Amino acid sequence: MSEELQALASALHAARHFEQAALATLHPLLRMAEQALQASRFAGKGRLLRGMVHLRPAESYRRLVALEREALDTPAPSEDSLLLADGPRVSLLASASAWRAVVEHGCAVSIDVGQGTLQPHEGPARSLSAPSLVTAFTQESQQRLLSREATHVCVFPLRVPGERIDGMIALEASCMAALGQEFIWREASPRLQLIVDMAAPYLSALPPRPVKLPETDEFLPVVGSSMANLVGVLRIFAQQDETILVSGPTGAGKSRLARWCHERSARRQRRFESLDLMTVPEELQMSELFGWRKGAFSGAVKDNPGCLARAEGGTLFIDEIDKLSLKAQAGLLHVLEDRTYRALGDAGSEQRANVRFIVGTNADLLDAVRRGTFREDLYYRINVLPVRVPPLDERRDEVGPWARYMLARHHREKNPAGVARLASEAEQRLEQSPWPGNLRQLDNIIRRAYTLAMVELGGASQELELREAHIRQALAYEGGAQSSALVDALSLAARAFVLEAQRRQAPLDIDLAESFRGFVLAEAVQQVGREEAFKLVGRESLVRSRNHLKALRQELKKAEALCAEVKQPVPASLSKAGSDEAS
Ligand SMILES: Nc1ncnc2c1ncn2[C@@H]1O[C@H](COP(=O)(O)OP(=O)(O)OP(=O)(O)O)[C@@H](O)[C@H]1O
Repeated sequence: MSEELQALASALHAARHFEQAALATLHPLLRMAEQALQASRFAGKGRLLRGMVHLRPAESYRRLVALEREALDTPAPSEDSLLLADGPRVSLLASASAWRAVVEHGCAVSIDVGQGTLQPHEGPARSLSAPSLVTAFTQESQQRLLSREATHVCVFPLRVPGERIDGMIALEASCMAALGQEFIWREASPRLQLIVDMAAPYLSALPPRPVKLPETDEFLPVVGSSMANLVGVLRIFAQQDETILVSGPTGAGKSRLARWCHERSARRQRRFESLDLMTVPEELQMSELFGWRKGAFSGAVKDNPGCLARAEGGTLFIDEIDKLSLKAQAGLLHVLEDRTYRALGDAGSEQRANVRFIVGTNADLLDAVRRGTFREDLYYRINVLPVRVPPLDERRDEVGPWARYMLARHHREKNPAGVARLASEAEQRLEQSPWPGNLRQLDNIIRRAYTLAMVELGGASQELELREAHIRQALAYEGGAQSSALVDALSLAARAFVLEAQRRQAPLDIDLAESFRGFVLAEAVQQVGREEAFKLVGRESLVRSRNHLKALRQELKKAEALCAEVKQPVPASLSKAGSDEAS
């Protein structure tokens, strides 16, 4: 083993953090590539620029660090020489094209930036202008690399034993004299790949250097230790213009993170537009995205800008991207590739789209590609900067701070000058509870517990404390059918009934039990339909005698009478249960 490799082996062995291993790897890689350049016919005509480690296991960026060539001139480059996050000189750049090529070919790939071509190193050398390779490298990637003087890039897969590719290492060089010609990469790559292969298990497995928790703000009010690294990566991504793909379970905070990225980008003065595809029927997706011209379809009585036009100059967040129809997928792909689009019914020229895209999903997009419901080319087009937001259960240290933040925010809405406290036992209870619904569920629990505390206090109050009992009751309702939840809910309803009677200073002349039956039936109709609802409440005989519809109308009337008496709107569940659509 050469001296260099021996030194690398012991540095990797001694490394305790990912950053130490990254530095130990990039250092000899850049040195060796430089020696190869000096020994080539391009000696004196080009230079090495930087090396970069992209760690993105399971299609989600974990870390991205770079080392500039100049750092090698300092006597002992330390971890501080690594570029880790956003700064005045952001030299960290992701490349979807390079990633796709490395994954597809499973070997090193060299890029001639001027020509816009990609070449896998294994297999026969192909003509640099072979069409499949030309199209694999996008014009945007080309421009971005050229803007940082890179003319030749070599990308090595970070292969861990078992052939999994957990990331890549990119080396960038500047050599105008070699444009369109075979550069040093193919010849040097076996030696360089050896270094990468030695380092791969360490880079994949070592934990990150402990980071100071990032400062929080109104869009990201809580960041725990497991989110800190993700936020570091997102901080870099926010400043770039490429598409971010945020995946993660529902309610984990993807939309808010998208908004946070917008606020940290150069586009923050322009609009942040959001389109949730869950709420848009497939046939309207194209018009929602691209807008329409008057007369484009019956009912299009005037021009209407779509989300793209509204987000012009700013950011468009498309949530639940997996719900996009195949037709709209083709439309979106065109915008992403050409940055142009046409509104429905527009016969004129295409409009340019200056929009930064962030897309969200809680689905497995690769699986959707395999099933043929999501285009592979679109998948690679949006999978440029992928990040995965972990579920709240993997961010236990955030539960308490989020709960306190949500409580304070909720109380402020009602009492701008008030103070709300979360008792420490209440916080412990929250920390011990599972959160399958993530932040959304936590927010709901806090709201519910807050209402319970308010009812107990007899109405709005400047000062309020959420105690463990409030949280316990609020959590109990989540169980739905739990009998303790039923008893708690009935006690709460009873308390509310008494409070209302006291507030009116006049009798509340209503039979609560009768009204309650209406509410129960309405809920049951919603859940299981009319006939089953009567069976559920033990009144199957009414169904058999075909009198159940009449009985339902009467029960619903009594529930509506209660709403009228306390001057509240009739809840949707009541009106729906009585409408013709309910079966
Ligand atoms: N920064 C934040 N400030 C306040 N509340 C937040 C924040 N982030 C998340 N939440 C709470 O969590 C809920 C879910 O957040 P968000 O809508 O961002 O999640 P999501 O992952 O996009 O969910 P879905 O996949 O269902 O769209 C919000 O409605 C809010 O109650």
